[in-house]
Amino acid sequence: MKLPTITHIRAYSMGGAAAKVHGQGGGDYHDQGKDHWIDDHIATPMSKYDEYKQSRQSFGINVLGTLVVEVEASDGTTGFAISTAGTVGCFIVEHHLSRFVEGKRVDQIKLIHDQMLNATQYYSGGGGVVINTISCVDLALWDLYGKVVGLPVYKLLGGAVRDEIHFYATGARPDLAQKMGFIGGKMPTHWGPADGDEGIAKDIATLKEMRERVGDNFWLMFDCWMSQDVNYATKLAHAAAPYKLKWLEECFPPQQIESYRELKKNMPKGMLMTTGEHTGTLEGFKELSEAGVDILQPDVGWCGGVTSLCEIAAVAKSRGQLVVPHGSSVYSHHAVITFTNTPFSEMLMTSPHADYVRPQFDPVLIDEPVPHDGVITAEELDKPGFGVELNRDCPLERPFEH
Ligand SMILES: C[C@H](O)[C@H](O)[C@@H](O)[C@@H](O)C(=O)O
Ligand SMILES: [Mg+2]
Repeated sequence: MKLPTITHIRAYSMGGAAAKVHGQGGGDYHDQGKDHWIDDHIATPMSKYDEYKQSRQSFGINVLGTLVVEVEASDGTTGFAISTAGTVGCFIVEHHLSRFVEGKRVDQIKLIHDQMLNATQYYSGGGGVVINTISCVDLALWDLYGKVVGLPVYKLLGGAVRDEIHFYATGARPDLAQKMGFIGGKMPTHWGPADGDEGIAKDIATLKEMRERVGDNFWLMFDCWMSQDVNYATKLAHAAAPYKLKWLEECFPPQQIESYRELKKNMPKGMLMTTGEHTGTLEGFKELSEAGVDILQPDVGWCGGVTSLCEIAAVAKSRGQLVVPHGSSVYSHHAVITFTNTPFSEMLMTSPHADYVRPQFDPVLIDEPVPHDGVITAEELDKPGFGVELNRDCPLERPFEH
């Protein structure tokens, strides 16, 4: 089969600080409107500053906005993907990464991936918006390849190892998630070290309340979004043990490997320690794996794309650990259904009160699949590429051209 070449790559942004329109959701799913659970007094590394305690948007969690990367092949087929990188990502795609993409065949994804990673090494720092941007290009290339050959990405990766994906839900209402068929509920913590033991007591009170509502067998987890220190995390873990907390997530920033290593030793037996959504390099995941992280949680839009996610899954597998990607919708579903060490996955509830299932990247992806009764089947993924189309009614801008 003679494969076409890639003739064009284009980058668009939506939302973010540079846009005129905010609260659009999309790839930067923290860019939501007012009165949304995802921006309601959630503990972060900025919570020690009173002025930034109530809202993560107040310190800029949504400044980047959505990046859309579109790639076009010589036979006219187009593929695309979205991530969190906005205008900054558009600049990197149009003025730097485009030279590694245009002119290559649609199947040369790994070659392009290696060139993008190495060419940006001098300014990427191995993570953040540069790796988000590379991830978005990688995802768009997989989408294009699938659409050219007429196969879903998961079949290009070697096929499903299970017929369906079961999900836990991340949001403010695990009790409602249980009613919607999810296998567990992950809540954000709302307090941190600056609040001392009183903060621990308040989050534990929420955990206790939810445990009483959901009964003993429904998973409950805390997501700490890099907000803690080892002492606070240790005390929170032990205070949560009587309420069967399943895991404590992302207590520290990604580079604090030693903190993770120490916390793992301090954790109550049986409680899991998880992290990874803000880690952007294979080496970073190797370090977390060796520090004893029980579940690695890369975000496929932030860790280097499907190409990197497959490598990270192998690192986890080599040590008998799980890889359960941070909620990233179809881009994650197509990969995890091919991983033997991903027994379940995350659905991030982007409905304002976490009381109904809304597509995570709504409104940017047309036909974005969502779990029904907590499940997505392999059959639902059986469409070329990632099986979604770009909603061109969204307020997309192309700030740069090359
Ligand atoms: C709920 C958390 O604070 C984040 O907003 C969420 O995106 C991420 O940490 C997650 O694990 O879903
Ligand atoms: Mg998290």
